[in-house]
Amino acid sequence: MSSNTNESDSNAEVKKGEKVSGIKSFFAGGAGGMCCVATGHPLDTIKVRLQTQPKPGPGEQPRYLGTLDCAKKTIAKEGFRGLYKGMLAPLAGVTPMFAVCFFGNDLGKRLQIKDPNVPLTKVQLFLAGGLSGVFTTSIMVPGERIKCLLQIQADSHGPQKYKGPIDCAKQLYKEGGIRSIYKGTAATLLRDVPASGMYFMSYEWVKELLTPAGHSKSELSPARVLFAGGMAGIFNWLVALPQDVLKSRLQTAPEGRYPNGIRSVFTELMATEGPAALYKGATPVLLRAFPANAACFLGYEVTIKLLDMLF
Ligand SMILES: CC(=O)O[C@H](CC(=O)[O-])C[N+](C)(C)C
Repeated sequence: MSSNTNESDSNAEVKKGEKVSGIKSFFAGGAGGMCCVATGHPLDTIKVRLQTQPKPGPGEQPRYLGTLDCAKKTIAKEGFRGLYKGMLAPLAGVTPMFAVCFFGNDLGKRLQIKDPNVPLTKVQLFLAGGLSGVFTTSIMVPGERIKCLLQIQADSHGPQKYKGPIDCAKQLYKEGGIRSIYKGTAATLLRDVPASGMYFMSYEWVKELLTPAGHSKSELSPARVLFAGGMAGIFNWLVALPQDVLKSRLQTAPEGRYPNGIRSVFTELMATEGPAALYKGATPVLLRAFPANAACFLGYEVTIKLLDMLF
């Protein structure tokens, strides 16, 4: 399932001077991102609602008891459409973000190749993925800020402040300028640099484990690519989840609530809810991570193949 079916190592697509593969990675990454959003958004909505639900008062029940309860209540109140709330923003933001992400990973690999016949080490694969996390942050932050605000607004009682993603972006800009749109940048970097490193490194690693002796990773069946992609999603989120909780809280908090950004969120969270709160939403995150990223990597590999056939 790769562009270079007769190459056997992870560097096959990134030999120095192969400019086309960078462009192909960009477009194939975008296609992968669309597959990821379409497959994973319902569970993402549940994740954000669980992560941001208000702390119950003494003797009160939490609004949602868990993933299933949140899914049931959302469907009962808003129909299935409720699970797809705020999907336009990530589709518009995630497609270019994944394009840049896969391109950045490719670039990170190319920059480290000294000999095209020597495969990159796991650490080098991690660093290449980490570079992609730096690249994607500027695209990721506004999309995530708008998505989280829309996801929790639908969950709140009373009048809805934002009519949709564009209205939300306009209002944020009016209220706090570009700073407000980019609220959560440090938290996103803290999340995505290590998580992206893990994501791309573990994808190559699991593919390697699934490749029978004497065969090439590029010959893997779609089922194995799906499995490797799904596992990459799981590893990504095992690393990303604590920072993601802090980011979601920061990005959905009223202006001025956390004067020192992610540090203030962390201090408050530790004092009021303890370390376990850093793993809030773990069930929907991990339930989403596998299928969404399996679809993403398969979408990526299939698009690369199509592009190879076309060009
Ligand atoms: C946080 C995030 O977007 O993670 C991506 C996987 C997913 O489940 O959406 C991976 N990556 C950060 C590398 C784009």
